[in-house]
Amino acid sequence: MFVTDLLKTKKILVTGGGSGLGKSFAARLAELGAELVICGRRADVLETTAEELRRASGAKVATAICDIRDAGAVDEMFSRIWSEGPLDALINNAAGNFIARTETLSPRAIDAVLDIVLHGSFYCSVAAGKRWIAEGRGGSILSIVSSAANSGRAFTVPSAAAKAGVLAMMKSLAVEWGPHGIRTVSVAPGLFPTKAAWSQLYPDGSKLLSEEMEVPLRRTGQHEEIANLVAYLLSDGASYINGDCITIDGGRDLQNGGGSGVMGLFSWTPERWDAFRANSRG
Ligand SMILES: CCCCCCCCCCC/C=C/C(=O)SCCNC(=O)CCNC(=O)[C@H](O)C(C)(C)COP(=O)(O)OP(=O)(O)OC[C@H]1O[C@@H](n2cnc3c(N)ncnc32)[C@H](O)[C@@H]1OP(=O)(O)O
Ligand SMILES: NC(=O)C1=CN([C@@H]2O[C@H](COP(=O)(O)OP(=O)(O)OC[C@H]3O[C@@H](n4cnc5c(N)ncnc54)[C@H](OP(=O)(O)O)[C@@H]3O)[C@@H](O)[C@H]2O)C=CC1
Repeated sequence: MFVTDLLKTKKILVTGGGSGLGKSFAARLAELGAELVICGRRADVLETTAEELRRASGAKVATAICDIRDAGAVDEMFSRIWSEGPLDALINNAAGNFIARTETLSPRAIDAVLDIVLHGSFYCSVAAGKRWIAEGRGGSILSIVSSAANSGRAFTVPSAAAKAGVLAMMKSLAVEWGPHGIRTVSVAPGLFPTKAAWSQLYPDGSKLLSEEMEVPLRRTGQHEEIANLVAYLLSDGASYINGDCITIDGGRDLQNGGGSGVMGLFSWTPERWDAFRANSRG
């Protein structure tokens, strides 16, 4: 689909690049010639992925253990990365999310999601942007949001609120940092199966419709489909796209709006919620 050296001169940081969609983005960007840094909290996951990517593509892939909720740790990570040469692009992909009745959330549960999604993406964006501005060089920031950023979403309210904040940040920075040659672009994925998203969001019995029936194209997305979009948006071919959010969901959002996908959860008993909580990550 693309020339094989589409991203040859680009050095890109993928937050949460060790697993899930972030790993698939990293794999496609590496195939297209990019140099990568992948970050996350789990060293073993990062190292295994980095080795896999190096073997498959021959690309240079570095790892950074970093909890992006920690602003100091984020700035240190960027200083370490910059000491080996500046980034050309940042992908804000790392996220946390789980279904819960909002009235039962503890402050720590709310913060866990807001801190990863909103604060983490903000810290990384500022860490990249201030360096690009100081050096008088351009760069690109791509954030993975969700359609809930526009519509809201019942039972994943901290995530919806945080993604809305990220989207507002991206649109604002498009204007403020555009004159510095810094582009921002957001991607709102529909259903792209990953182990973590499915265990946190779609436990058995949570849905009235099958995933496929939620989507006009009657299938979930394939990782390579969204990875190709991300590659294009970070390429020089997309150099005039700034501040927009591209939805890639097979038409799901048009069919479901912000609500019908969660209807099954309204009939859950408190015991059912307790059983979910007992088995979910965290
Ligand atoms: C019908 C289905 C619904 C459809 C919804 C469709 C939505 C589609 C759009 C989705 C958009 C976004 C998708 C995603 O982001 S998917 C990515 C999911 N991936 C992950 O979540 C991986 C990373 N997650 C984590 O690390 C953890 O889950 C967590 C976010 C909780 C952070 O981990 P951490 O170790 O820092 O946190 P703790 O374990 O210390 O917990 C902190 C507090 O949070 C409370 N908690 C944790 N899990 C739950 C839960 N399931 N329910 C309620 N509360 C929870 C935990 O108890 C801590 O609070 P307290 O100390 O007060 O007990
Ligand atoms: N999959 C889907 O259908 C959809 C996904 N999305 C969005 O796509 C993106 C990827 O989702 P998906 O791949 O499913 O999620 P995963 O949970 O599979 O991946 C999340 C990644 O983020 C990392 N991460 C989480 N918390 C932190 C943290 N505090 N600091 C650093 N890294 C962290 C995790 O690594 P570690 O745990 O090692 O830190 C993991 O590698 C997210 O932004 C999500 O909101 C949006 C809509 C739908």
